[in-house]
Amino acid sequence: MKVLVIGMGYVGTTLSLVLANEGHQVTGVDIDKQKIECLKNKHLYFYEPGLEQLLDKHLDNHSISFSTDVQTGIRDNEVIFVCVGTPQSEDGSPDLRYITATANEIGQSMNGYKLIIIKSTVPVGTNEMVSQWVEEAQVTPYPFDVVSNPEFLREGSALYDSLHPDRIVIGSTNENALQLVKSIFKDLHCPIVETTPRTAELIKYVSNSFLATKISFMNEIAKLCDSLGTNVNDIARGVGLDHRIGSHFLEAGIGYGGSCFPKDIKALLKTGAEQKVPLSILQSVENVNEQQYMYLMEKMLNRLGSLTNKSIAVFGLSFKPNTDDVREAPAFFIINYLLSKGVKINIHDPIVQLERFYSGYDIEQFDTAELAAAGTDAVILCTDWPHYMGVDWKSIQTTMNTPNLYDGRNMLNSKQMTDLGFYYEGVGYK
Ligand SMILES: NC(=O)C1=CN([C@@H]2O[C@H](COP(=O)(O)OP(=O)(O)OC[C@H]3O[C@@H](n4cnc5c(N)ncnc54)[C@H](O)[C@@H]3O)[C@@H](O)[C@H]2O)C=CC1
Ligand SMILES: O=C(O)[C@H]1O[C@H](OP(=O)(O)OP(=O)(O)OC[C@H]2O[C@@H](n3ccc(=O)[nH]c3=O)[C@H](O)[C@@H]2O)[C@H](O)[C@@H](O)[C@@H]1O
Repeated sequence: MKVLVIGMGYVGTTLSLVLANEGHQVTGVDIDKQKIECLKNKHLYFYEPGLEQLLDKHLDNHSISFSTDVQTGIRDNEVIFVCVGTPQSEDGSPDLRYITATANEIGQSMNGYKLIIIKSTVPVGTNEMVSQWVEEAQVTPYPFDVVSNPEFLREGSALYDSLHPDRIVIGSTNENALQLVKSIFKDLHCPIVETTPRTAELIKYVSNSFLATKISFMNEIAKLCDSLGTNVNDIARGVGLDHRIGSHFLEAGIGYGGSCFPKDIKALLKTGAEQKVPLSILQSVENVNEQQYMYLMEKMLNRLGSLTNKSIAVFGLSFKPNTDDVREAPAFFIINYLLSKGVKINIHDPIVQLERFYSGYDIEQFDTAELAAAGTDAVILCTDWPHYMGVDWKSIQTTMNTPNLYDGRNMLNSKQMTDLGFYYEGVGYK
């Protein structure tokens, strides 16, 4: 099938490559010339395991092409996936300007029936608004359908998640449109939830909110563990083996970041407020998360006394491993806090380059974790990159000024680290 994907971000690029891999003829469009140039030249402009190989393969076999010409893309394709961004606006609600612009563009450029599939995460009722916007922009009243098909992939495992989804959610008011969307994904074997667009839209927000709830709940329990002298990692294992609970998203630490959890939780809270339905659990989830990095900072302050003239190494910048995405990454909240206290900061990340973010501050990036830690008073591990399991902790311990290790992801073996001579603290884990 011929398919157009609008928006070549993390979601749109991944979807385009997966659809090409499933045998569809895909055109990916974006208004960002630089991104399109990169993709045309077989360069994935963001870090995501496995995608560059697919890009190479499908450009070579001509099953995918990229363009900035959105209008021609719309005219040439009956099936259109919308994957544009829906960032947070100042009042916490999603900024729908890119969705509106896309709907206008589709309305103005369409030359026959179009199936418009909304992948972007949008508040309840947006699919209905898209129908209205398309209709208002139409020059000739061609028929079209708008179907909600939210995306559930995670960054860092986007390809795997797209090829092995737990479910596909399709919200449609039209049976033919529903069947057409199902046929596009026929080779992905998983349950399909057929529902209304409004319900599909809400499923997306509730999924992210529930996952975030698990994390914040465990982050609160981690504090209790510190107070009781128990181990939150063991608690997570003991609790998670009950499959009514499930073992995923029980990892305590410095809190969740990323482009989606923080913004989607805010968006659902906003929806609750608009509907006058207080979402008090979700509000607590957000409150816990916003304070979580400071919990580790307070532990460090208790030990170091003052941060004046201290030098601290921060390991990991991205909001999670296997991605270079730093949107809402807890590492940056920590860095900003340390900078406000006048700390000299040494950075290491296996992928992310700091030059993109700071200049004029006492902050320096090093090529290895070992170099970054030398001479510092503490190391703070902010991202659980597997890389940090393999660094030379023994040598790091000997070259630090004072070997204090704060593991914001509870990923290292506390006994091994203590045996090496570190003062080690995690979150609910020592
Ligand atoms: N990043 C993720 O892991 C996931 C994101 N989502 C949702 O998917 C949506 C997209 O997210 P990302 O891919 O991360 O966003 P992104 O910000 O990486 O990419 C969005 C792209 O859309 C392009 N764009 C904006 N307006 C356009 C227009 N009028 N025509 C053509 N292109 C246009 C932008 O230039 C940008 O390249 C959001 O609603 C997000 O909440 C859902 C699941 C996972
Ligand atoms: O809507 C989205 O954009 C996506 O948001 C999340 O995916 P993502 O943000 O890429 O990454 P996650 O693996 O969910 O991690 C989010 C944050 O939670 C943190 N986390 C995760 C799990 C855990 O147990 N503890 C924990 O602190 C991670 O370190 C990270 O900062 C969801 O997992 C996806 O299903 C969803 O599609």
